[in-house]
Amino acid sequence: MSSPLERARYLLAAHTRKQLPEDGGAEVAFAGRSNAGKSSALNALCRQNALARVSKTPGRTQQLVYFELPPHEGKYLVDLPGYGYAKVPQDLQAHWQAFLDQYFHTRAALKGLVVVMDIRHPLKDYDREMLGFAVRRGIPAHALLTKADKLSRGAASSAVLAVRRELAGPYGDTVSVQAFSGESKQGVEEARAVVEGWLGL
Ligand SMILES: Nc1nc2c(ncn2[C@@H]2O[C@H](COP(=O)(O)OP(=O)(O)OP(=O)(O)O)[C@@H](O)[C@H]2O)c(=O)[nH]1
Ligand SMILES: [Mg+2]
Repeated sequence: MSSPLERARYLLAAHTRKQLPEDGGAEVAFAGRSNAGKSSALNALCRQNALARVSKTPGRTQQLVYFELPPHEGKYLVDLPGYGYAKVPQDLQAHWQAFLDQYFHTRAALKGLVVVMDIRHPLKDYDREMLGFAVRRGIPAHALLTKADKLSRGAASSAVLAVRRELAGPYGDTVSVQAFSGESKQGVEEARAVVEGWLGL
């Protein structure tokens, strides 16, 4: 059976709050450091190669990019701009910070947060901040440790266990963790189940 996520299609890219869809539905956002592999993860989950734009250059995704899931009105996947990208001009960074802060703190439709991290460099400061923010707001979070194809199976399993152990202290079991690869498609089914569950699909 195919996943409802495979029907995803581009809806809009928002630079400001006014451009966001009405805050009445259900959405799952993909956050993570610049270049971590957010857009690639989205594409893998939706089984489409060119849905979200992927780039070797960090800072590719510069808006909140919304994908709709027809025929499910008001249900969205959201590709967020990456954090930690220093080459963005300072005034633009400040704008983003404010816009994203407000989004995270007020968006009622936000039903789950996927924090995408390179499995070789997980849990940087901003990643922890994102997870902490979600847990404080009572929004479930899922740590997607991507680029697992860059490690052996054994090393990838160890990395997952280490992250689980580290998060269990501050967050109990409110944050789930898995290995993933947009390249080999490892972990796609597991991640889909999480996202579909949050969206009630
Ligand atoms: N080997 C491997 N490379 C990956 C994987 N996921 C992403 N990449 C590569 O990592 C780079 C960045 O991927 P993106 O998906 O554009 O990353 P992003 O997090 O959306 O980046 P920004 O939009 O700039 O924040 C690209 O060169 C991808 O091909 C993966 O699972 N395995
Ligand atoms: Mg991107």
